[in-house]
Amino acid sequence: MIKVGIVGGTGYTGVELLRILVHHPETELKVITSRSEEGVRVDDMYPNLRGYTDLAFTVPDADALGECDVVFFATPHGVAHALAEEVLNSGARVIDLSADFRLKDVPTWEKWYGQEHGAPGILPEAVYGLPEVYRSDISKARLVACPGCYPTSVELGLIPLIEQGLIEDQLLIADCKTGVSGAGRGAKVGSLFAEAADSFMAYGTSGHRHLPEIRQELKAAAGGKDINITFTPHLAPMIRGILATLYAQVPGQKIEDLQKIYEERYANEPFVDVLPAGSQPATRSVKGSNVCRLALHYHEDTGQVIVLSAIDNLVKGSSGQAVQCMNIMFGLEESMGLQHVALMP
Ligand SMILES: NC(=O)C1=CN([C@@H]2O[C@H](COP(=O)(O)OP(=O)(O)OC[C@H]3O[C@@H](n4cnc5c(N)ncnc54)[C@H](OP(=O)(O)O)[C@@H]3O)[C@@H](O)[C@H]2O)C=CC1
Ligand SMILES: CC(=O)N[C@@H](CCC(=O)OP(=O)(O)O)C(=O)O
Repeated sequence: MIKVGIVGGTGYTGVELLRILVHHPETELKVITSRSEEGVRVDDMYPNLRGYTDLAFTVPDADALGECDVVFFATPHGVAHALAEEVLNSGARVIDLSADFRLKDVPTWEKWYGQEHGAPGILPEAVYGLPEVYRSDISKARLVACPGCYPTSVELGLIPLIEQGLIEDQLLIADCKTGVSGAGRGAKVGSLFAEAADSFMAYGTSGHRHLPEIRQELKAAAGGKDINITFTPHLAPMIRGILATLYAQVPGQKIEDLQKIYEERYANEPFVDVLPAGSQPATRSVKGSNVCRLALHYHEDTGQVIVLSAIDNLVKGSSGQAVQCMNIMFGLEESMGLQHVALMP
């Protein structure tokens, strides 16, 4: 059995990791941390887990974490910087759900996250945890940096066009909508029921920290050529889910050919579902599941392709993708413990 530790077990991604891992046949949860809930039983705080775990929260301790085979960091930015190296030195592998190791360029990270990079020494070995692109590197990694939720939806939606060289000098548009759980479990005015439940708004319009991450990965898909993209996130009155509406100009194409590009690119991917062209993937069709649902629309008169990309931010956008990476790192069946049918409605 793989011994698992979770740092940040009371947050939304931490408890989603728990929901997935209590059904995973090859893992045993050993440590789950919370500084504010030390000593509280996990199932007292999350009654949906009654009968599945008798663990209690403990404060983060590098020695206890180092006895695990793998440690997930489901924590705010900066926490994995402080602890990951010590945990790695104890022989455990690290899967970080935060943004601490996603950006390869330290000054870029410091600019967007507004703090000093706390672990530049181990950054070069971090592998970006998008299995559809980096599966082979993930299988050999000690340190995996899970992609952000928005970047997962945007990158899976645009990479097939970019890899085909169909995106020449142009400004791509990523118009993305997310639910309130994306902001985490901490109390914030913007997450209050009266603020978010009956409203719809854009935010981060002057620049969101996921933009450099999206640019880094689209550039890699383009073989090192800069890809220009504008990204606007929106907060929608829902709890979970992301719908990315992606616009590109690809004149002179046929929808059948574009569809074929996507179907072939993702033919062997267990968690990317290319719907028939013209479909409308809804966030509820992926709620609770690790699947990204994509659909293409093409306007022959303008040459505009619209790619719709739907994920659950807490599953394919974070905890599910993290477990997918763990399965790859430990040589397990990639979909082990992740074959959830979406929750309806
Ligand atoms: N929510 C989402 O949709 C997504 C989130 N992410 C990323 O995953 C990470 C976790 O997000 P989320 O679950 O939403 O966050 P939450 O705010 O819901 O939870 C944060 C967790 O981290 C713990 N924590 C906070 N500060 C520290 C610290 N200094 N040291 C140790 N533990 C700490 C908290 O417990 P306590 O304070 O009791 O120790 C809590 O359990 C973030 O980096 C986020 O950006 C990534 C993709 C999607
Ligand atoms: C609604 C809301 O606030 N969403 C978050 C989503 C990002 C997130 O969860 O952070 P990661 O970088 O770790 O993926 C935001 O825009 O910051």
